[in-house]
Amino acid sequence: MEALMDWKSMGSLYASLMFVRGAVREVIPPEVYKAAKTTFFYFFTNLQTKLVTIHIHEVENDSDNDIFNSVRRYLSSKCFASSKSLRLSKIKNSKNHTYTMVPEQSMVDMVDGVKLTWSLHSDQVEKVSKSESSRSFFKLCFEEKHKEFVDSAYIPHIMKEAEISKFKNRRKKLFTNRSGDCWSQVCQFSHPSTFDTIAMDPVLKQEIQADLKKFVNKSKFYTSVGKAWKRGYLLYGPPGTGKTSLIAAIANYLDFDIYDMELTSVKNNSQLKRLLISTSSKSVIVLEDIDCSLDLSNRKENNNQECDEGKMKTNNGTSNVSLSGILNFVDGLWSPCAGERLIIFTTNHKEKLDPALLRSGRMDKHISLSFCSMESFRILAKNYLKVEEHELMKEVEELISSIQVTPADVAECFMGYDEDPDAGMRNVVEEMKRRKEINKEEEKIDQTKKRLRSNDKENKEVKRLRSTGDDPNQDLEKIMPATEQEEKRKEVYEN
Ligand SMILES: Nc1ncnc2c1ncn2[C@@H]1O[C@H](COP(=O)(O)OP(=O)(O)OP(=O)(O)O)[C@@H](O)[C@H]1O
Repeated sequence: MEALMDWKSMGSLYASLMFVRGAVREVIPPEVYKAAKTTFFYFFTNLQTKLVTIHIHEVENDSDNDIFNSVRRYLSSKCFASSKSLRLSKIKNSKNHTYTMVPEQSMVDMVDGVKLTWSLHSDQVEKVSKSESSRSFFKLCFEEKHKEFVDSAYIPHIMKEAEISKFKNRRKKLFTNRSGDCWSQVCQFSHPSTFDTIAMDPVLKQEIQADLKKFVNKSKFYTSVGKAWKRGYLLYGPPGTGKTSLIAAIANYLDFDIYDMELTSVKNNSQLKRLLISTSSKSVIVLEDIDCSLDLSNRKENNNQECDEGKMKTNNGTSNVSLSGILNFVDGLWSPCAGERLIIFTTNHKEKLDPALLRSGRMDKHISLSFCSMESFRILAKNYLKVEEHELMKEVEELISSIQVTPADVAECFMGYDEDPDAGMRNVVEEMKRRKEINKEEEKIDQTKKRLRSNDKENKEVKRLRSTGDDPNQDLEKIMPATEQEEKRKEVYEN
């Protein structure tokens, strides 16, 4: 009976509490109610274990708080799994949509066995130019014993993760300096070339990917040895072998922006330096066809000019950028710029470049792109025609070893045949045969020319010997083989 009474009184106490709660909710504004509820919650949980709470406000001293933005970004990748109420948005120039927490929601982040409870709140509503706006802040709650971990490991971890997520979510940009002495964004960089679509030696491909990965993960190393965090690549090979395509594949692989440097638009070394300093981190700086932009060959010859005038004219005579300006650029004298940069030079004529430019430390990796091999052909056939095996492959293999076709030539033959791969294969074989015939013709012409040149040389020699009174027959032995000597002797006496 007594127990029954106890249950009854507990029931009525609960009902009274619910009534009071309902009444309070009616009377108190919702923001105040939520704030009181949160304080109540923290008060009781703080009683059980010693908890610490960190407040991270959106605005500090009238400026944006970077840590707030990093936390928001960091939690956006976690809150989808754990929160019941979320905000969904897609910000301009970002690749993906993102979820964020809504005010008065909390979520738990477990890191290395430490429980970290996050909640989002709104500051009191402010009047900002007619419209009402509120500012948010995060509360991070954890046990006091984890204070050191939070400060030295967790917060840096959040900053790093947020940076990675920001970087992944942005769109790559393409800049050029063609319009003057500063960079202008041409467009979003969306070149479709990737390491999967590039036709080149698979071993070299892997080597480049590994080198790039190593480079971007070596921030601490570059700082510890006092070097600018940059790497230089030289891509060389005949036109149409994929130098530009490889640059695009590299930018896509690293998710870097591209700065396409037009050297002929740069007036002098100072302008070159200014342009470099204004490039952003995580970028690829490209100088295409470097041998055509500046006369960078034969430094010894040009050295005097450089010393006297401190400049070197471009081929079209409009730029005063010197070789030393270029060397400083590649050496990373502009290293006060933080962050990693990849500098890529391309040329069709490596032999024309000054050795000073090519030495390692400036051009760390020399990548040769050449004519289409069978391996490259297979990659192109797979990409353009979705063909892996074909009855004409054998014929292609024989033809490709006897002629020089570039990947661009093969790609051109495949264009438009994606729906009829057999016709695409026939087209490329016909083109290769045609080139083989042309090569044969050209070889014949070359041989004839060579013979004519040597006949001419021999006739001149015979004439010279006659004019000096020597016996041409004796000297013929020195200048031609025995069979030809006989014919020549006849010719000499007939004349
Ligand atoms: N190795 C390759 N793999 C895949 N496609 C290629 C390759 N090489 C060339 N192509 C194709 O040929 C076109 C031209 O190639 P690309 O501009 O990359 O050559 P390049 O070596 O930079 O030539 P140039 O020296 O004339 O600038 C590309 O758009 C691409 O379709």
